[in-house]
Formats: sequence, structure tokens, C-alpha cells
Amino acid sequence: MLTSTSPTTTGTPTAARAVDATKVYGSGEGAVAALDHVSIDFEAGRFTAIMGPSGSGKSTLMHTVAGLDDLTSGQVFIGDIDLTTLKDRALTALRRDRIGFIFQAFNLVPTLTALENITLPASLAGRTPDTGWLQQVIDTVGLRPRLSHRPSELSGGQQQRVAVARALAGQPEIIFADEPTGNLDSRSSSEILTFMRQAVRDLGQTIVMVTHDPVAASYADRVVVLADGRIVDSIDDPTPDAILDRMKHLGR
Ligand SMILES: Nc1ncnc2c1ncn2[C@@H]1O[C@H](COP(=O)(O)OP(=O)(O)OP(=O)(O)O)[C@@H](O)[C@H]1O
Repeated sequence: MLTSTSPTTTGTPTAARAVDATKVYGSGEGAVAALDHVSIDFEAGRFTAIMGPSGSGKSTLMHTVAGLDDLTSGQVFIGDIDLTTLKDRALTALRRDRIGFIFQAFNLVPTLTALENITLPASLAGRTPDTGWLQQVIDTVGLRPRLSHRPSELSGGQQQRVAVARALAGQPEIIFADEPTGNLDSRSSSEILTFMRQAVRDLGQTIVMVTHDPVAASYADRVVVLADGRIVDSIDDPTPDAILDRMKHLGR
């Protein structure tokens, strides 16, 4: 894991970065700059939250850095690889081999067991997951007693734990999580966020998470705040109060 990260000027390896990234939707008078010359490093082995008002460009930033959408100008890197130079097939392979995803809707396959769902990406890629690692992930997310259950036999929180384990199982260089607790009650949310936190602390995982929730964001090492397609703030070791306070200063 984390083999091809590149050092920043501060010496901290970055798992992903955007350089002068701009994304414009539409043209002429109707053009919207969803990202407006954004440059940011996502450091390896850290948990970063992306916050900002609705329409500020959070999803666009995540989707372009994850290679799910292209930029109008600028560059995005996963490790040392400039995604803007890759053709579709290479991009698909890179997403499959090096990136993990967790979505708000858990996106599990209903006919497969929890264990089969966890190992599905590796199976599709023709790989056998590292057994020791898989066991560690299963224990980290506390799923051992539920491995033979199908998604319909699991609570929402348990289903999202399966999705977290699925993302972790392939030892991706970086995991992108899009509102991963948006569909969960507060208890399940705090469980999932605790697992994500643990994965960063104990397993060295890199996670980037989009969220609207200051409590969810407070589990991160750093919160990056977007407004109108630009990065307007960055908060280290955030607390919910500190985040709320800084968001208030955005005047929204
Ligand atoms: N496919 C699209 N076509 C046109 N405009 C788009 C498209 N996708 C996003 N936008 C616009 O780009 C801007 C940023 O959208 P984005 O979804 O990245 O914001 P967001 O911060 O994730 O919002 P939310 O919190 O509501 O999900 C918005 O003004 C949005 O309307």
C-alpha cells in the first residue's frame, strides 16, 4: 500500500492531489465554474473531510480527483500518476486497482453474502485478497458474526460496515467516501466514522470524505472547506464547534 505516493514540498507523501483544477459546466452566460483553479494535496495516511455549502463543488472535486469525471483544465494525480493523461481503459483499471469507494447508498449486491460482497472487487479484478489483511479488516469493522448474511438481513449500519470493509479489503491507496453516513442514524453514523478513523490510525489507510455534517467531519484529521468552487479554509484536528464556527464566518 501507498507505494507510489509522491512527496510534497513539506516532505509529507501525498496520496492524491489536484493542481489548478478547473471544471466548467455549460458555456456562455450559463457557464458554471464548479471548480475554480483548485490546488490541494491529500496526504497519505490521513483522513480528510471536504465540507462547504450545497453547490460549492465538493462532489465535483471528489469525482474529478477519483477519475470519475474529467477536468476542463488543470491536473489531478493519484500517487505520481496524472489522471488527465490516461485513456478510458487505463483510468478504469487505475480506479479498480488503486481506489476504494464508499457511497451514501451502500451499493451492495443483494444476492451475495456480506463476505462475498467484501471480496467482490478483488474477485472481479481476478485477484485473491490477502487473507491476513482480510481477517484484520473484518475484525476492525466487527463483521465476523455477520459474514454469511445477505444485505437484506443486515441493518443500515451493518450494510455500510460491509461497504467500508469492501473498500478497505483491496488495500487501495486512497478511499473516497461520498456522504457515507448520510442514510444512517446517529448511532450507526458514529460507529461507521469510528471504523473509518480506526482504518486510518491502525491500518494506515488514506480517506477523503465529503460530508455536510460537522460531527462527521470532526472525525477527520483535517477539514477542507469549499465555497463557490474554491478552497476557502482548512481546519486541522477539527472539533464540531470549531467547524461550525468557521462555517459561520462563511456567512451561510
Ligand atoms: N452535470 C452538471 N451539469 C451542470 N452543472 C453541474 C453539473 N454537476 C454539478 N453542476 C454544478 O456545479 C456546481 C457544483 O456542484 P457539486 O455537485 O460539485 O456541489 P456540491 O458541493 O457537491 O453540492 P451538494 O452539497 O448539494 O451535493 C453546482 O453549481 C452545480 O449546479
